[in-house]
Amino acid sequence: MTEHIIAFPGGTTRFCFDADLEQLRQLAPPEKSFILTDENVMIHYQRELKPWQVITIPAGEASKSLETVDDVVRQLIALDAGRDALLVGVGGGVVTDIAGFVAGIYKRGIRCGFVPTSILAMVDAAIGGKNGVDIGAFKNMIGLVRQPEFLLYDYRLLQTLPEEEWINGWAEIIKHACIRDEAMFGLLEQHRLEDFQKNGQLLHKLVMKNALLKAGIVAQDELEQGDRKLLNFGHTLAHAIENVYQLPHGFAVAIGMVFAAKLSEQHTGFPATGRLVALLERYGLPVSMDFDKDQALHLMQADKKKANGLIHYILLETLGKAVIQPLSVDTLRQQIAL
Ligand SMILES: O=C(O)C(=O)C[C@@H](O)[C@H](O)[C@H](O)COP(=O)(O)O
Repeated sequence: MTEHIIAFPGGTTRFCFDADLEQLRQLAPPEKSFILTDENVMIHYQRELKPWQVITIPAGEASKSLETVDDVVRQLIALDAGRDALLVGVGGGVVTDIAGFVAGIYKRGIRCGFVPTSILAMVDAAIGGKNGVDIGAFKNMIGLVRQPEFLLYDYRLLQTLPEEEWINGWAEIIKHACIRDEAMFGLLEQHRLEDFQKNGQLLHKLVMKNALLKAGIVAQDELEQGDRKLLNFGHTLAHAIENVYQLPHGFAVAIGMVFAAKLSEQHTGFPATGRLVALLERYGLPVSMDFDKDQALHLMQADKKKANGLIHYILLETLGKAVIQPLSVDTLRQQIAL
């Protein structure tokens, strides 16, 4: 196991990379801890989770709702979970979001930890403390920022991850490379997904690099006043199409990154849209789709990065260097019409 302790302004998280689910007993003693997971994880890992009291939610983005939060809180009450309880989210981004959010509000806050079981959760969703739920088509409209006590990475859990979920998570890895790490972009260009699926060390290094890259940004700007916004590269459009068209999050982000790269060409002279498109396609991600442009613009106006009527869009100057560019809705309307 490789351990990294990261101190965020709001709390410290212990990152346990290359660990074993068996070690969860030490981090979350079954007498005081409750597991939140989803039906897919339960199909594969019910036996491993047997020592704990388990709350199971349906798998999928539709569960990222206030109804699910209400249901989980009621189950915690029924299980007599006290303020000293620890809630552990074992699953992908939806599960870790619900677990973190419920832990933040149940009895005004209990401790939480995560065992991410998807690539997307390992490199992004479970890190940095953003937890929340959607309101209809509006993504992550209600939530809080609160750090988990620990993250346990057991890469064997990825053995049961469907191929589409691997691809889904890769969008956030490519996003990290675009905004902060040109060398990682180059590494990804030299490989294919199956190289990482077959080579445990290669995968471990990539997951750890991405998790620490994100944690480093969040440690500097936990409440998203500055550089944390860069992690939103591709997300402004993604959030406007994801729930409407029921796209996997990473697929929507991939389409959003290409849109942002084209915007970047005009505003920063970004020269590498072609390389980005080629890399996304190399990892099986979509790079465009037909969508209702008026509806997308309407939803984009609810973006959390909007201030004084301008959307603080994340653009690229070069591969590895992102910038925040305030843009009017009219500018976005022109680009989206192309
Ligand atoms: O953690 C962050 O900050 C991010 O922006 C990472 C994103 O990949 C992630 O999807 C995040 O939840 C989006 O945040 P939001 O504030 O735009 O809802």
